[in-house]
Amino acid sequence: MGLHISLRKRLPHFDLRLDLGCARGELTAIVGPSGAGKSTLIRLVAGLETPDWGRMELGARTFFDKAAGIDVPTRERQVGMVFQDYPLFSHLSLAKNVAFSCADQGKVNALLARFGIRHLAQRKPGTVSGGERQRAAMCLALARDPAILLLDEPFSALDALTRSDLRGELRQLTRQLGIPVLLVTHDLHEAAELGDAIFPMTDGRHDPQWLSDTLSGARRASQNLATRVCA
Ligand SMILES: Nc1ncnc2c1ncn2[C@@H]1O[C@H](COP(=O)(O)OP(=O)(O)OP(=O)(O)O)[C@@H](O)[C@H]1O
Repeated sequence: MGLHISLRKRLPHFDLRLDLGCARGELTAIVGPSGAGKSTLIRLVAGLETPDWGRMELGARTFFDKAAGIDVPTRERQVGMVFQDYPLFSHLSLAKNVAFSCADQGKVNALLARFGIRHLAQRKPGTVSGGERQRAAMCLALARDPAILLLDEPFSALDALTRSDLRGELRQLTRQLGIPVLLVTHDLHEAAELGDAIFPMTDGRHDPQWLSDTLSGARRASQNLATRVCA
């Protein structure tokens, strides 16, 4: 009873044609080259763009059904979204930013604690690090009790240590929340570490061959590098 998507959308350079499922409590990592349509897929699921044809269902709920004329607006889809450099309100503290999507102060504090930024609750976004801002963005997305979590390169601007911490947190959260999570990432290590399933795509289509080619290219490059390491 997870997420099921079957959709088509005409884009300037190709048609997006995707069939994708993601079970509750699982994370599907969407990988592929630049311009493959990964962010467009996320925007379609969020309701920020409209497919030309298809259906999107989450359990018994239908978000979108072209044939039946159903197109549930974004605010009613219960999506939690985090993308790179998520915009927080600069004049509000981190706690007030999170409270914007949840009136329950106890829950806001628990989320801030979970993501290790409880001590920064009263600080404004401009006075904390990029990693701390992304943690606040995750709290904001989760405070809404989302039915699905959509993450578009949420960690890509962060240093390796912060990325690794946040990945660990996300892995635990996905299991605990029991909701489907779609994660767009350029980082195949991240996809391998977090993905219960990997969904490679190129030019708007599912393309497992791209992943095999990329992995064998990377193997060749690392062998090539190994032969040239100074003694
Ligand atoms: N606002 C737009 N106007 C016109 N074309 C767009 C727009 N946004 C995306 N596209 C085109 O749609 C296609 C898919 O773009 P999309 O951003 O979904 O790819 P992506 O896989 O997320 O790329 P990246 O990894 O670089 O973020 C690309 O060919 C892109 O040029």
